[in-house]
Amino acid sequence: MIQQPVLVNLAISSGEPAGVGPEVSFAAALAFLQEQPAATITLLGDASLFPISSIPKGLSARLRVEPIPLSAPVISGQLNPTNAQYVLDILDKATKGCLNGRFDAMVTAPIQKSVINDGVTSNDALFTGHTEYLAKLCNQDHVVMMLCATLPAGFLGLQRSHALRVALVTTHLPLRDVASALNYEHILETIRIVDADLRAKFGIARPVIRVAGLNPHAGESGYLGREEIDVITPAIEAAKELGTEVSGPYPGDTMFDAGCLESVDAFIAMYHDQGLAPFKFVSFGGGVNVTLGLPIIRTSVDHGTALDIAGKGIADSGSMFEALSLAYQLAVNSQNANI
Ligand SMILES: NC(=O)c1ccc[n+]([C@@H]2O[C@H](COP(=O)([O-])OP(=O)(O)OC[C@H]3O[C@@H](n4cnc5c(N)ncnc54)[C@H](O)[C@@H]3O)[C@@H](O)[C@H]2O)c1
Ligand SMILES: N[C@H](C(=O)O)[C@H](O)COP(=O)(O)O
Repeated sequence: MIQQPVLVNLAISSGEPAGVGPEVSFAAALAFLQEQPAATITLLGDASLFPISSIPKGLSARLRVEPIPLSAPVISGQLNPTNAQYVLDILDKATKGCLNGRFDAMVTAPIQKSVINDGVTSNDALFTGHTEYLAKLCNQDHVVMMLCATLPAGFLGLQRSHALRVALVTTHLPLRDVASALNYEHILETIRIVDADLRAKFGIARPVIRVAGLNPHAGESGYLGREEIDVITPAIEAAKELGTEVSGPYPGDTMFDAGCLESVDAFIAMYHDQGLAPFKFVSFGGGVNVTLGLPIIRTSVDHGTALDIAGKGIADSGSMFEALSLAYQLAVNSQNANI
């Protein structure tokens, strides 16, 4: 029997209105819907930010702008804290729509964390990013940020195209706080979530995972730091006992070994730039950020608000296109798993 393609309803939160979010969202939505007939997109944001009249007739039934009003007019490239709550309102609506089944997945355009902290004063919790905010909205204690890209055949000697995935133990916190945020339970839970979601959501039967150390040369047997001995190795060993194919801790400077790329499904880094600097160096503009451990599907672009080029019509919408594609694929996988 031929399986009918499932219809997937995606929501895009268009992000910081003064950044490139609205333009890459609109451009990528049009391109994606042209390629994928079994999808609809609801674009959340102020209607003035999108050239709605340019939507081709053939796509108008599948691309809908759901207006959420700005608090103040927007000048491209200029942040305005008055619109901070607007950005959160969009995220709240997209998340709620995913939780109640109206949307199958949400795809987020970039936000400027600083202006949300500048503008939203009623909530005294620091706003550090989508990942942490969505965890709170979805009542999850632990979620994992993972960035994914497809490296093409021939790149770095790859025989065939291969997925590069980099997950993080800690996300948005000052570097000086990283070491004290690392503990056995947190590292073990990160490995567990990466393993579980790669199996359940990405369809990888037995994920192979590499874990970095924290210190130079993975601590040099304790002479350059003890986190590897005290918490990272014990967590890796415990994960192995739970059936995960995981190894490490590897020195951060050599964990991303081109020779092992084809045999590794995910690399786990201890902190943001340890993992994302090598990731973005090889894939910036085509990567996707996905939050693991959430009860909903959420993907995002790999770039920021790019205030320097916002509104000039030169922003690359490739990462948003890839984020839509991955959200679609994860939603299809989830629908198939529930049949
Ligand atoms: N998903 C997200 O919400 C997300 C992701 C990363 C950064 N950010 C936020 O974005 C803000 C700015 O961050 P940043 O300056 O470190 O990084 P950035 O990605 O905004 O900019 C880095 C450089 O890349 C260029 N660039 C970025 N996106 C581009 C695109 N689509 N097309 C062409 N060029 C592009 C910019 O012009 C700039 O030169 C920060 O507040 C950061 O927290 C948000
Ligand atoms: N750490 C992400 C990156 O560098 O691409 C970015 O800040 C977005 O994070 P959230 O998805 O948590 O907003």
